[in-house]
Amino acid sequence: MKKIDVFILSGFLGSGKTTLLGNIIKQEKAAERRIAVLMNELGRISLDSYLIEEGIPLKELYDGCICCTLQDKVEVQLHDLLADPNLDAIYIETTGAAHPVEVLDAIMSPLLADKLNYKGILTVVDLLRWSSRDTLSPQIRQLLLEQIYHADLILLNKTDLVSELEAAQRLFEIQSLNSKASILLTKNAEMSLKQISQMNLHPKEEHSMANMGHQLKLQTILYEFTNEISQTSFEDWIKELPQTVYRMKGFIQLKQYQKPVLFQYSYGTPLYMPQEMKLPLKLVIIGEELDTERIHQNLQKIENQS
Ligand SMILES: Nc1nc2c(ncn2[C@@H]2O[C@H](COP(=O)(O)OP(=O)(O)OP(=O)(O)O)[C@@H](O)[C@H]2O)c(=O)[nH]1
Repeated sequence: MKKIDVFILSGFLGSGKTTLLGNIIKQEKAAERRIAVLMNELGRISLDSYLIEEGIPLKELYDGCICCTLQDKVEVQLHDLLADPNLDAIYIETTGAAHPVEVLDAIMSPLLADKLNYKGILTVVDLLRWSSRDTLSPQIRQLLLEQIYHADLILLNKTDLVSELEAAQRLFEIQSLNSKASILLTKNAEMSLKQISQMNLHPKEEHSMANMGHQLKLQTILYEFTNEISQTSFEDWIKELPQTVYRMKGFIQLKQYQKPVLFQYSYGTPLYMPQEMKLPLKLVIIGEELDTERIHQNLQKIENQS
């Protein structure tokens, strides 16, 4: 089955995400790729009309953040977009207040995970804002850092507003925060699609870099169960998981239940919610430095024990 590429555009309020999206759309159209856009705005009702004029399927989520209040709606919107058989990619523009891990968590629905090919996070940083970050609250500063830390490609935007020397200094600073991301200095978020496609070319190198203490990109793993499982064995497995597993969610069939339960996990706490209908038994795991093979083997073992 054809999988649809998914990109997340992150970055603080006003950094240039919409400008970047406009550039990407033009280039994707020129490359004759069919793309769709999911836009999330905090409370804003306006939208960039050129997106519609160019015939790009667009879904909007307003007045809340994908990563919290709008989680349920994201799945429906993505499901609608995926109904287009000719679609090649979906770009998700997040609100400036969104944490990249939370956004990835929201879009990786167990029902859609096998249809989506998560490609990575593009973070736009406003050079002026970054230079004056000491004036921001500690929470906002932390958010800026998280958006940089989890990025696969970083655009240091608005080079026209700082000197060349300052831009070079900021580049150096940000590179030291995230050494595996490609970093571009941009004006009006100008970049080429080639630069985006290159950001994911080196998964093996990333792995070996991990051993040297460098940051890794967020990964998603999809596991499909064929059997019911014992809750005790499952929870024993959870206890052994590395701390770099940030989120898990999916439908699992526990022995003592007749129907699947929705399983949710974050910060070490498993939650089970019984479901009314039969659902595909798929589990999505989101984290960093994940050993996919080992996770698959261990889950298989739990299934075989049951
Ligand atoms: N001077 C300058 N302005 C820029 C540049 N890139 C974008 N802008 C402007 O910055 C403002 C914000 O850009 P947007 O692309 O809307 O930023 P955004 O991140 O989508 O903003 P939110 O949706 O509010 O989070 C707009 O007025 C842009 O025209 C740049 O490189 N230099």
